Amino acid sequence: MSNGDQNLNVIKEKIGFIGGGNMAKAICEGIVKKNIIKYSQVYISAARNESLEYWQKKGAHATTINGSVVDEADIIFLAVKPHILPEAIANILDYKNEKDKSYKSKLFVSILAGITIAQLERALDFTENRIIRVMPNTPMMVGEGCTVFCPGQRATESDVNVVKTILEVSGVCKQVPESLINAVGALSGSGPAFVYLMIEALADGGVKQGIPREMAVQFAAQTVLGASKMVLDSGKHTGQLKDEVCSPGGTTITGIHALEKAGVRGALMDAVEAAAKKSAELGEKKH
Ligand SMILES: NC(=O)C1=CN([C@@H]2O[C@H](COP(=O)(O)OP(=O)(O)OC[C@H]3O[C@@H](n4cnc5c(N)ncnc54)[C@H](O)[C@@H]3O)[C@@H](O)[C@H]2O)C=CC1
Ligand SMILES: O=C(O)[C@@H]1CCC=N1
Repeated sequence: MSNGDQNLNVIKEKIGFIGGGNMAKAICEGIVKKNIIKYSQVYISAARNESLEYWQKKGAHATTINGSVVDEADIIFLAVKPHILPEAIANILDYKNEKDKSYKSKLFVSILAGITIAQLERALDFTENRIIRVMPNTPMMVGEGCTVFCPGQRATESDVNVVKTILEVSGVCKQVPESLINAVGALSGSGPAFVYLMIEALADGGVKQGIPREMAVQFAAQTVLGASKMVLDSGKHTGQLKDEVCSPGGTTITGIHALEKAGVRGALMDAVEAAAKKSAELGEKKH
């Protein structure tokens, strides 16, 4: 029996997404591939009809009306850009008041960088404030995500369990204190982009040495994949693994010297620090 068959129908709830962009697609694709939900259980809203075509083709329910997603779904992921949150909530409230709806029973899951649980509770004060703050990453799309979550005070144990089930089928998933979410967002939320840049640069290096582009990209990506697996599976310190590749007087230590002279370690630390700082700044803006 495949893993997919084992997971069949685990989630009975209807899942909503306010915002149907890159991260919503990654979360959904990941969980549908693992058979824990079907696209027919998914309700999406986005700003423009053009953004909805992707979802309609997949068999999800797609609309430009945020309130109708909250109406239909049991668990609603907030998946717009952080600065759009006030507008997205205003759209929900317009619909709620016009249709005389109560959204008390709904669970909200925010993936917005920087926006704190306290800010979300203020924005969602028309609900019971069952909120879980999550920081996912796009490799969830291929089952290799790295996600953290932090439940708000009003989230129940069953809320946490269902959200954990949704997130952990698509990779690593851990609960962390909210104080760590900006830092984790900088490392694993933004991190895929940092790694793509490194893969591209490694491939460029290969191309410069005469390797055809397609082969260079494949080899660079496979090398990063293999090295990651070595770190995760061997339990060895990264320094030891590096030493095992560096023959005395050999090619690798010569390359490492070039990287150290260029300050690659410091540059990567700076990148994580800058992203974490930016995340905190996003939360400091008025919401
Ligand atoms: N892309 C990533 O790797 C990650 C993103 N995030 C967070 O996920 C959130 C979404 O990011 P992306 O998916 O990359 O953005 P995106 O730009 O790809 O998607 C945003 C979506 O929001 C929709 N939208 C815009 N205004 C709207 C409104 N008023 N009502 C409803 N929908 C509206 C757009 O039509 C689009 O479908 C952000 O808050 C970001 O901080 C978190 C972790 C990783
Ligand atoms: O760039 C951003 O702001 C979002 C949050 C983490 C990854 N992408």
